[in-house]
Amino acid sequence: MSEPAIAVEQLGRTFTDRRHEIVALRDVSFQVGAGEIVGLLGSNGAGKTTLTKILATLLLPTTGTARIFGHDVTRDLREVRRMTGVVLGGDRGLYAKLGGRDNLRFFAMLAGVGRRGLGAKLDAALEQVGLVGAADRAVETYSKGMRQRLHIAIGMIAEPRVLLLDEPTVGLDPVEAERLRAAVAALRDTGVSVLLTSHYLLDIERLASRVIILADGTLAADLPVEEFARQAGYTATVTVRGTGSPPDGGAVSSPDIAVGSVEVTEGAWTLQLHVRDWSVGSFGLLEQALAHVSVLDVSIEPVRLEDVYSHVAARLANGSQVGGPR
Ligand SMILES: Nc1ncnc2c1ncn2[C@@H]1O[C@H](COP(=O)(O)OP(=O)(O)OP(=O)(O)O)[C@@H](O)[C@H]1O
Repeated sequence: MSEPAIAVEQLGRTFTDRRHEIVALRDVSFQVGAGEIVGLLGSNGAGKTTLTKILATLLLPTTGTARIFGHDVTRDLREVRRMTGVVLGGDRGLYAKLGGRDNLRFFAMLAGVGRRGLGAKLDAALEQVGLVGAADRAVETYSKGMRQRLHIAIGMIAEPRVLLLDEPTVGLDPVEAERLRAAVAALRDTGVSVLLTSHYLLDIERLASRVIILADGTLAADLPVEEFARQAGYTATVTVRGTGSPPDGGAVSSPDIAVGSVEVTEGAWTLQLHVRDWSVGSFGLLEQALAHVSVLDVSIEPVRLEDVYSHVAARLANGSQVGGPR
């Protein structure tokens, strides 16, 4: 089997803050395959940044090991840094008066990218993140999203095989966020592996094939995205609105359908149903329950990862297991 892009084994990190010990990571083990995008989720303080910094060689682990394509992050710094691009959140470090291309050239040279063929590499990176048209404009005229895409180009200019991306779409409007996701997807398509930390589940939904969840520094789950999506216990929400008397929600209840809520206000009602699985039986029950009421409209919305994460976070807070680590 080929070497995993990221291999983390029983990784731990403890901080000592005055006389208190803070365990930021405890016994964390997982792998990311070559060309895979894995989403890293967890509430504030769960240990995501600590993990990312250890992988980026910016922080030492207290216990355990982490390897990038077989290279140890504490011993093989040069190889790990050559193979790993890091884009930490926030808009910092760009030279506002310089153009995007000049910023990129500067960081490329800092990263040790040779002068030979540099122009073509800059062009390719700018093209990949959709900044060719703005390459010679001062960065101070860039939107937040353009700056964030420039950060990604900087993270990629030394052609790393692994990219650590922390909150890439934070603060971006939906159009810019979508452009940024497209840039990350394009990188994945060239075989780059990505560990993507995001509080925006849309990023995870669009890009990742697997999800890792940290809770209080431990690995609480390591699941394919589809399995993560099933953790809410339902696959879609059906909302039915009508007038007059509401339907009998209980009549629709079945192993496949659960009643989320029934609200009645001034002669109108809204029934929300959570559908675990669509079957002929569930359609039949719905039809029967709605046959004798006046329906205005019906909408079906697939479950959003945001809703799933709320369920998962609540279960983790209760100490329950969520799809075990692999
Ligand atoms: N330099 C430090 N000194 C002391 N404690 C720290 C230090 N860095 C992190 N911690 C603690 O380690 C724990 C994990 O922090 P970390 O920043 O990794 O979490 P996170 O999941 O990235 O959170 P967020 O989503 O808020 O960025 C927290 O309790 C934090 O307070």
